[in-house]
Amino acid sequence: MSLRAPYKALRHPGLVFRPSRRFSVLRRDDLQNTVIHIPKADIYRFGDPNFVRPLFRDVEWTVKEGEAWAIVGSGSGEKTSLLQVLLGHLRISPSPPPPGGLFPFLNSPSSGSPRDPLECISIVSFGNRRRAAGGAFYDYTARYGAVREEDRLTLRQSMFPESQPPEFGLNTNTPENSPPPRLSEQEMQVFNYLVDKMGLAALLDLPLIALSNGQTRRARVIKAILSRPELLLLDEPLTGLDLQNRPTLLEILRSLHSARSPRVILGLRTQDPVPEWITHVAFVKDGKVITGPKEEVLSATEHFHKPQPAGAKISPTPVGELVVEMKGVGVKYGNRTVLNNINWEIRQGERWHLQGTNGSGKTTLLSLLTGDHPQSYTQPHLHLHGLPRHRIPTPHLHSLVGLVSPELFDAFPRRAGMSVWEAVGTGFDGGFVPLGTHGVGTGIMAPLDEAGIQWRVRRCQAVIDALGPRSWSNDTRAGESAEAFAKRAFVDLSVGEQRMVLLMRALVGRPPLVLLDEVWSGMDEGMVRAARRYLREGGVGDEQGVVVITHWEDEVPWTEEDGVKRFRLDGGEGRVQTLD
Ligand SMILES: Nc1ncnc2c1ncn2[C@@H]1O[C@H](COP(=O)(O)OP(=O)(O)OP(=O)(O)O)[C@@H](O)[C@H]1O
Repeated sequence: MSLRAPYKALRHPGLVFRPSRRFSVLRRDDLQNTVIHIPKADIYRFGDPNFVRPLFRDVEWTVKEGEAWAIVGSGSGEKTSLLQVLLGHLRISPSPPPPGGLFPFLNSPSSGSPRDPLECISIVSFGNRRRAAGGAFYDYTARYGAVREEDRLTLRQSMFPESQPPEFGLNTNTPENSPPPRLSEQEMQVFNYLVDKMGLAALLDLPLIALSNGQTRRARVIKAILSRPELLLLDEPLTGLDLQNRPTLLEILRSLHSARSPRVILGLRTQDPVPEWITHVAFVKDGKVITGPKEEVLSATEHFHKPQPAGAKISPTPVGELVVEMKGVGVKYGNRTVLNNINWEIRQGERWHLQGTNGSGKTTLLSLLTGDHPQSYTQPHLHLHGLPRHRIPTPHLHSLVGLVSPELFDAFPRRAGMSVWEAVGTGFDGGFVPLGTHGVGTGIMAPLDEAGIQWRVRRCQAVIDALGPRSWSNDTRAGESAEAFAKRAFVDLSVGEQRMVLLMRALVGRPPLVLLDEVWSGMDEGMVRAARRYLREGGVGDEQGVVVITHWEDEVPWTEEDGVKRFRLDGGEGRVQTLD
């Protein structure tokens, strides 16, 4: 797409910004009807002076009571940055004038004394849960084994930390011997209603760590609602949710919003559908924020959210040797059966879409293939790469699998100083610590010879070239060069960029098995397009088998015509889906 076309949209007559720098001051009686008020301002990082380029220029944004807003933009940063403005993490210049400030409704005389935005505004964001902050690798595989003492906290306990006895270590303000506060009847009613509607009632006494990705996301939304904010911001709330749960969550959010208890603002990616109850959109692109009624803004920016074509026609890959062979495979926790009698074969060249609702066992099944699940040793017949699982040491197995998953994303160490190159290079040996003089590992079963090192260096360069910023930027000449990107610190990248790097890490060693679990979440549309194109057009070869997990059919890089196969988990059972 040429750069000009989208910018024409930004000059839509109804949306053009007036050049005046004068801004409106709200009257006292407007305060209570105005939720957000940015009369006209530029947005900067704290510490940046006004002469540097702002993150957003000429933002004019007013949210009135009764309007339902979504912020739509790229997952790689801008949408999330606008949400950060509301959390006070970025500087607004000039700052919204008194008496209303940024949140006039919190300063309205009719609602008593001014309230602190920090206490009234909550965000649920699924970017990075910061478990790996500080540089350490967080062992996400703990969820598959015996639950450790520090992971004992159950879903129920996590919802009301203040009501738990001190042995859970949560209520540090409660003296050891005082009883925990009682929950009000109303709190209990809201809690019961929400866990029931969101399908979590049967999971309340499970350790939090045992919940699936979609279950965890729903739990985090409920927890945020229970904290009773005045304004709740949800960044990409639908990502990772299955088809059944999406309308339920949206309906809950709609009814909460219309009761202003709390008011809700959604953050959506350009490729996400905008719920029908949303009335207004703030569209964020290239440092500009276009605000207005939904239809006007979406039609003026439609170039950005057209469905993506599948890509050029490709011939189905020839099918080769068995990579995975499962017969009668199952996983149980006590008397809870998650997988039962699974029979599945994955061959070289095959492209699989693993399907199933939240909690149906998809990630658990993948953890058998990576050898991370302790029950992978005790299966009646689980052959990986031609050998029974117990005959392959786990570190060797890790080097034979390229994995991207939400758990790995959370756990990957954000170590100060680890460069993009080094993060990608850890993929060869499947570890998490950069090793070797060139940052491409040292080999697992035998030390690498010089030819092996050089091959790895070339592969690292090739994937960073193919999936680096120029592959996803609108203007391929303006994007950062692969060389410069390779030197950036992994920890400083946006969520979308980190996800691209972890995809590069999974593909760099051309492992026989590639497992892509919710790989697109947090990526913006350009990144998704670049990654899909790369995967379809040679990024994985005939000698590799690939399994993709996503709840959005159109996110699978291969279509029926390309020969994609489907394996569906339902009620613990698994079966190959025949294409209709
Ligand atoms: N230690 C455990 N004890 C009991 N149940 C567990 C334990 N660990 C996981 N589970 C359950 O196993 C089920 C499967 O989880 P899994 O993460 O594999 O689901 P999933 O299909 O990947 O879901 P999602 O689409 O939400 O990612 C979930 O219902 C989860 O609660």
